[in-house]
Amino acid sequence: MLEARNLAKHYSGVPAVEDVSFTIAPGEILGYLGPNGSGKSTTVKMITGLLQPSHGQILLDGVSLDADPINYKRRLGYVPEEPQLYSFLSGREYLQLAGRLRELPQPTLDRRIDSLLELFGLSAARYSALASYSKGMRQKILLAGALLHNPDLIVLDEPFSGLDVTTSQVLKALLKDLAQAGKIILYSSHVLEVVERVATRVIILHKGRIVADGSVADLRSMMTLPSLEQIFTQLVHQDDSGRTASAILDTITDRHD
Ligand SMILES: Nc1ncnc2c1ncn2[C@@H]1O[C@H](COP(=O)(O)OP(=O)(O)OP(=O)(O)O)[C@@H](O)[C@H]1O
Repeated sequence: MLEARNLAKHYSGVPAVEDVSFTIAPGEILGYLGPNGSGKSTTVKMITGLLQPSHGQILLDGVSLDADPINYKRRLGYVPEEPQLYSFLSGREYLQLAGRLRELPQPTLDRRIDSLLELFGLSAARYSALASYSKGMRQKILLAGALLHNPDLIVLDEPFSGLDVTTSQVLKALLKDLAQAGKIILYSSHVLEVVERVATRVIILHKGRIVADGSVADLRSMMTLPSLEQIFTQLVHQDDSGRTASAILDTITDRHD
């Protein structure tokens, strides 16, 4: 069980995340949603141990991240929103590096790497430098690297970014299978349509605070709105998108009322 307890993060005194608490049980996929700047990546970075919270605690199976960061990170697989890959390494070398950092035995690592490269359709490019990979290919390598050591806690920040239709379908099915295998999954995204189909529970964040927490079905009945997109729009009081688009066009064409 992952528990985020009263998490807060302030940048130079300005709050980015305030009093965020949630738990994710094994087998659950928590969809973490919010508009730009609402604090999703800040939360994800705290959960992955990359950012120290200003307040609050993160616990995995009752043990605080601060108390045993090495064991916490051993159990974590993370797909970041902005990949920082060593562009001079080949895909295979990157996965070898990731697996060795995880201290996987070499025969296990070799077997898993060959199989994952094949399954993600990257076998032909396995010896090519990551610099030559497309955005989607880099995303697949990141996914493979995050899952290689069979982590208990999987944190994904916009994991579908750049993936083609077939790979997206595979990833959706894979997330469900991972949940069934008892993994704890936090999935941060803007793509409501996918979250709706994949997440077992959804949290909606607005200006650093949780404004909704429940299953998609609960949120639908609570809000009496048919889609997550409408619930999301209503909860975060977004401006009318058609009006904003039209105002942008007016600005660049100097069209005034
Ligand atoms: N390193 C930083 N220094 C100062 N402020 C920051 C920093 N990182 C984020 N912020 C601020 O914290 C707030 C939350 O940002 P965050 O990146 O967590 O949002 P987000 O929900 O992930 O946004 P997006 O959907 O655009 O990726 C924003 O107001 C942002 O400007």
